[in-house]
Amino acid sequence: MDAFKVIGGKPLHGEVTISGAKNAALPILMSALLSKTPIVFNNVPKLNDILTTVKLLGQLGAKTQWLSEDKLSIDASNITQCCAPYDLVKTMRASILVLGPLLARMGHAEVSLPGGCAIGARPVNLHIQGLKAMAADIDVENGYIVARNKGRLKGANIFMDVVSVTGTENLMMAAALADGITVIENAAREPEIVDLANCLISMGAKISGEGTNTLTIEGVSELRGSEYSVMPDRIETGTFLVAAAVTQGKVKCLNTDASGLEAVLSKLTEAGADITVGVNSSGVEWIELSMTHKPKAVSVKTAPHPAFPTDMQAQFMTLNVLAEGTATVIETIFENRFMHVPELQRMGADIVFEGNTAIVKGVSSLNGAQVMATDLRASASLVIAGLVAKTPTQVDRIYHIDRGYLKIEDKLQALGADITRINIS
Ligand SMILES: CC(=O)N[C@H]1[C@@H](OP(=O)(O)OP(=O)(O)OC[C@H]2O[C@@H](n3ccc(=O)[nH]c3=O)[C@H](O)[C@@H]2O)O[C@H](CO)[C@@H](O)[C@@H]1O
Ligand SMILES: C=C(OP(=O)(O)O)C(=O)O
Repeated sequence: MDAFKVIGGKPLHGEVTISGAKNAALPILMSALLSKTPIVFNNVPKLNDILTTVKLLGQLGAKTQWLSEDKLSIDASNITQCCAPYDLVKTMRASILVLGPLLARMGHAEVSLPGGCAIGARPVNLHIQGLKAMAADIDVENGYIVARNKGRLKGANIFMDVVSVTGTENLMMAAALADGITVIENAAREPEIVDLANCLISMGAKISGEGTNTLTIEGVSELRGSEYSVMPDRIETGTFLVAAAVTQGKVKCLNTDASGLEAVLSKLTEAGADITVGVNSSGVEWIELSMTHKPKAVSVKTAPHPAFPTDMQAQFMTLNVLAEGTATVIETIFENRFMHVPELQRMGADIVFEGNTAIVKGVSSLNGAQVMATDLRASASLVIAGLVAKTPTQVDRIYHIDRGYLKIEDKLQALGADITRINIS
């Protein structure tokens, strides 16, 4: 098993190229199941969740081929299986995203129930209810969602009780091939939803309202292959910006997009960072952050987009741990997304809880420790803490970070960080 050894004390300086967004690439690659002709995807981050997706699509009968480091072609003309097995779903919850496309294209899907994970129970009832409203027959058998429908799914009016990102994506993909019009109300508005909608539209889907809370999808009888580029990863961008702020450095994130990051950039500005956004000669955005003093404490409350993203909560926890003053960090999306807190406390953080609110009092410094990553963004928060700790830090179980950050140690090393991957098994 791999771990990171981090020796803190070096402010980050330089440029880092942001990869394609994991959370956009996952549904977008799954959308290839809707097309009988091949699709080419650009800006695909070759990280572990993407490799799991490629394996899953391969098991279903799709032919996948890396045309270059970030260019992937998927030919799903011949689907031979309709089952996402437990072995893959347990390593990647986003496997649930095959449910809508398989059902719409093949009339049959069997997907292992994902179960809970380190951040919360994470049920998929809204995915199931939405597909049932589209006339699918769905049962849960032996831990699997078994879904069937005769002929095409039927367009329906669907109200989602809770805003769900992958729920909205699954239903949007299913509706793209359904018979009639589907209206999804209280839909998620995350930029990754808009990216998926744009990809589907490039394949011939008829979708409007993406980026608002009402999505309208007029089903078509078939979708065709296209070439599509995945959006830049806003959470990877935010993570590097926080790392720059906490180490009091200056970092320019290249190949990124500031739209979609408003809540994060505004909190970093409130913390005292200087942020500049610009466009390179090819029209691609960059974001530069410079921090010349200790960050000021900033309170954050997570909520669905456009509010502050839960996927940046752990990183801001670390920022507040070392900030001037006291902040509250409120998590409203996932009931258990505070597993990084005990590890930060072991490094000297002053954090107490009142329900889903963490009260964080800034301390002057952290000590390094052997800490355990429990989920993807928790891992990032511990690495950032290690970058400023006074003694070495070892972050264990970094398979979590490898799910969602491409070559994070190489990117941090290029910015001057002292971080090494070590094998401890
Ligand atoms: C691959 C991907 O894109 N993952 C993101 C996605 O996860 P994911 O799509 O799994 O998260 P959801 O948006 O579905 O979850 C939001 C809330 O809705 C609840 N819920 C969800 C579905 C359902 O059927 N019933 C239900 O009650 C969840 O338990 C949670 O409390 O959005 C989360 C919230 O922005 C992010 O943290 C994840 O990084
Ligand atoms: C929680 C996350 O991912 P997933 O939904 O794949 O667990 C994340 O990207 O922070």
